[in-house]
Formats: sequence, structure tokens, C-alpha cells
Amino acid sequence: MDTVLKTHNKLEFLPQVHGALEKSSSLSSLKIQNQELRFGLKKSRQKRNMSCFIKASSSALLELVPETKKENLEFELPMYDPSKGLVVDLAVVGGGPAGLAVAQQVSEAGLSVCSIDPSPKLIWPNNYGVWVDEFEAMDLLDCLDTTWSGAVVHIDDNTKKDLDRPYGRVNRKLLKSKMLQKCITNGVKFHQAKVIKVIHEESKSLLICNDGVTIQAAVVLDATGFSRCLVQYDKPYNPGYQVAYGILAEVEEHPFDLDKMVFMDWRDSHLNNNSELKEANSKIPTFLYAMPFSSNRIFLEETSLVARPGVPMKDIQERMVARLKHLGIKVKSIEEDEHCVIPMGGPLPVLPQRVVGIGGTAGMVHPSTGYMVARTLAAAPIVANAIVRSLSSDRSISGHKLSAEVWKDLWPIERRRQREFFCFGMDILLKLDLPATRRFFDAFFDLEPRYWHGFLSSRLFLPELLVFGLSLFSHASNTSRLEIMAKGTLPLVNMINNLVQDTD
Ligand SMILES: CC(C)=CCC/C(C)=C/C=C/C(C)=C/C=C/C(C)=C/C=C/C=C(C)/C=C/C=C(C)/C=C/C=C(\C)CCC=C(C)C
Repeated sequence: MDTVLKTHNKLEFLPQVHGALEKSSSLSSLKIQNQELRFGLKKSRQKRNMSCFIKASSSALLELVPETKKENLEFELPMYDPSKGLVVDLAVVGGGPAGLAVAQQVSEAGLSVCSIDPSPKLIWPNNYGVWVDEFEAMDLLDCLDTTWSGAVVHIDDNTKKDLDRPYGRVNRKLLKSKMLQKCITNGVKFHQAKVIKVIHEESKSLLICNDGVTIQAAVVLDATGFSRCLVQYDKPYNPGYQVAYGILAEVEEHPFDLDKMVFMDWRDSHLNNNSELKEANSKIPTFLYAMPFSSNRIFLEETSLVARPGVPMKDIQERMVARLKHLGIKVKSIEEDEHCVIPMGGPLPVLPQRVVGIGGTAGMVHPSTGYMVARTLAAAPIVANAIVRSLSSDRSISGHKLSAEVWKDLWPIERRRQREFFCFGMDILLKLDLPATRRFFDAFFDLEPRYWHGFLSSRLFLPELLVFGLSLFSHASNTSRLEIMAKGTLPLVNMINNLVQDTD
């Protein structure tokens, strides 16, 4: 959802992403679904059940994209009653996974919570993928609708890595239903609006909504994704961008194993007949990420891991069309599509500050991978416990002091150091062309599982990350070592500087 404190900073970074991405609905990622930025296609398209062999132009594929279906959950939500003028313990702005998880857990402790979102019943639009062990650790296995026993990475035409780590797709309808149901049972109240302004007083804050309602709360949690509207930043915002275009499609057939998802496919032979695309892809590569559900139903996503500025969506779509054609994938119909633009890295928000944050707004996207949902859900109890502890301890602290306690638990020094290392990793990735990227991931996925698992799931902290770095270096080919040293020296110095300056 979009929440604005100052209108000027809403999505201010988008011009840095080449192409026409000026409009966006922001949840936990900037997903632009079925907007008219697709080469002028009209919204009136209907889902067509025609068999279409993809041409080397993306428009034929995009013709199959159905009209936006905004699906709401069937819930009777208890609404916030502004006439009572109550001061709630916690106001959560944003009804994504992060916001609802905190609302649920704080209300479980008996505190009063109001969840504010312009579309509180809307099913989250993104296709979230997670490692199964991450959801297992949170007892959320029932919220995965499909799991694969492992994953594959195609480094190039000759090298394929089998990853022995189960992967799953989040059943976003079920996850949201489960969270909403618990919130309702715990007495959470909902308010359907956008927050346009926050005014802080000594012991409470006033949230002014676009429908004229003011909600008063002891603590405000900004869970609005990347719009960064309530949470304040004081450093220049210079993230990298992960850009991806995905389709959930019915196809005649596809060449992938049904028990493995395709985590990264860096092959580029599909571009052999198009030197322009091949050259562009060689400089800033994209890969295929695919979840095969059956022999004729598959989710396919062409993804730029990270680039600054972001790769234009149009280029990503062209590359995807060429790839599908090469793989002999004939799309019969498209159930849904997604356009993702995820800012990665960049500075953390001002720490601490009066508004508390979680998820994208609080810098929680993994700067080297773009993943966030598992990390955020795992952080929700930390934020919730800190809020409950502070509000229940005979309310001796309030206002800024209370928020400072929460921020301290969300971003302790070891997490900030870990993030510095991930940003260092991102800075290297930003500089790698396709051959160097292949060499890098060839070494990365040769590491002992505890290293690459731990790195991707934010389970390694600085001392282990240093060993991880050395291990990666020792697994890398000589060329890759030279590349890591050449491209990594300046980022390494920056990281060390930042680590030295950041003390508790
Ligand atoms: C739906 C949504 C929201 C979205 C979607 C989109 C997509 C599909 C996405 C996907 C993505 C992915 C798959 C991702 C992945 C990623 C990865 C794998 C990453 C990784 C990374 C890694 C790294 C960065 C690493 C790093 C390392 C380093 C930095 C090292 C270094 C070393 C050296 C320098 C040596 C020396 C040592 C020391 C420092 C100690």
C-alpha cells in the first residue's frame, strides 16, 4: 500500500529504473500489475484461450495477459470506530505479511491494535518463493501450496548445479486468511484508508488518513513496503534494483523437471540470433526463475538480480520471449503476470526514530538477493515482543524512548554488520557481467551448504561471513578471484569504513 507523509518522496527512485515504471501499487515489493505501461496495450484485454507460439516480440505474449483481477478475501472485518476517539496501543500502517504478522502477535498479548490499509481484504499480489526450512522454522509449512524437493542452477549450457534444498511457493491466500482470522479473533480493528500524515505528541501519535479520520496510537508501525513514507531516511538513497517480469501460464509443454524448481538459469543461447539483446545481456545479465507446477502449468520469471539503474522492464520481457521460444515453451494462456521492481541495499532508515518500521520500509530486503518475506516474518515476533514489553512494563516508557527500544531489537549491531556485508556482496554483483556472474555463482553454489544456505537465509553473522567470504574466494577460479579482488576492493574498503563507524 502507499502511505505518504510527504507527497514528494513517494516512489522518488523510480526514474532511476529505465523505462516507463512511473506508476506503481506498492505492497511489499513494487509490483505493477497489468498497468498500461505495457506498450500501450488496453486494459480491456480478455483472457484468451488461444494457442500462441511466441514471436520474437513481447507483444504477442502480453496479448495473453488477462485483465487485472483484484481478488478479495471473504472476511467480515471488525472496523475501527473513530467516534470513540480511543488511543490504541499500536497502529499498523500497511496490511502486507509484515504488518499483519505484527498486528496478530501484539494483539495476542491483549493490546489494542488498529490495522490501516486501503485494501485490507485484497489478496497480496506477489508470488513469494521461500526455502522450505525457513517456513518450517516458523511453523508455517501449511502455508506453502507447492514444494519442490530441490532446485537447479544452470550456470551455462554445460554446467548445471543440483541444489539439495527444498523450495516452496507461499500460498498467499491461505497465509493472509490465517493471519486475518487470528487478528479478528484477537480483537484487531481495521480501518480502510491511506495514511497521509503523522503528528507526534509526547506519548502518542496522530495518524491522519485520507478519509479525514484521525487515529491515535501509542506506537506507530510503518509496514508500507518501499514507499518509505512514515519512516524517515537521512542519507542519499542509492539502492540497486532487482527487476523481474513473471507469468503464471498454461503452456503446451515445458522442458523442466517437476520435482525441481529452477532457481537461476543463466544460459543465453536463446539470444544467439539477436546480437543486440545478446550484448546487452552479456553486460547486465538476466536469468530465468521458474516454478513448474505440472507438465502444462508453470510460473516463469525473467529476473535481473541487481543493477543500478534497473534494467528496463521492456528489455526483460524481450529476453523472456526469446528464451521461451528457444526452450520451445508455447504459452496457451496467462493466469496472472507480475512486474517487480525491488530496491536493494542503500542506507538504513534513521535509527532510532519515533515511527517503528518493518519489512521494505525498514531496510529488511536482503541486499544481495532481494528476498524479504521469510526474514520479515521471522522478525515480526522480535518487533511484537519489544512493543509488548515496552507497553506492558507499567508504561514507564513511551514516545521516542519506546520506539528506540523496538529499533534496537530490530537492528542490533550484529544485524547491521551482517547487512553491511550483504551490501558489500551487492556492490560486487553490480559490477559483474555475464561471464563473471557465471564464475561467481559457480563458486557460490560449490560452497558447503551451511555457507550458501546461511548466506541466503541471513543466518550467518559477521565472523561467519568472513569465513564464508574466504571460502568463496578459495572455491573461485583464478579468473573469478581476480574479478572479486578488482571489483571488490573499493566495496571492501567502504564496508570496513562503515563497520568502523557503526558502533553501539
Ligand atoms: C515476487 C517477487 C517479489 C520477486 C521475484 C523476483 C525473483 C524471481 C527473484 C529471484 C532472486 C534470486 C533467485 C536471487 C538469488 C540470489 C543469490 C543466490 C545471491 C547470492 C549472492 C552472493 C553474494 C553476494 C556473495 C558475496 C561474497 C563476497 C562478497 C565474498 C567476498 C570475498 C572476498 C573479497 C575474499 C576476501 C574475504 C573476506 C572479506 C573475508
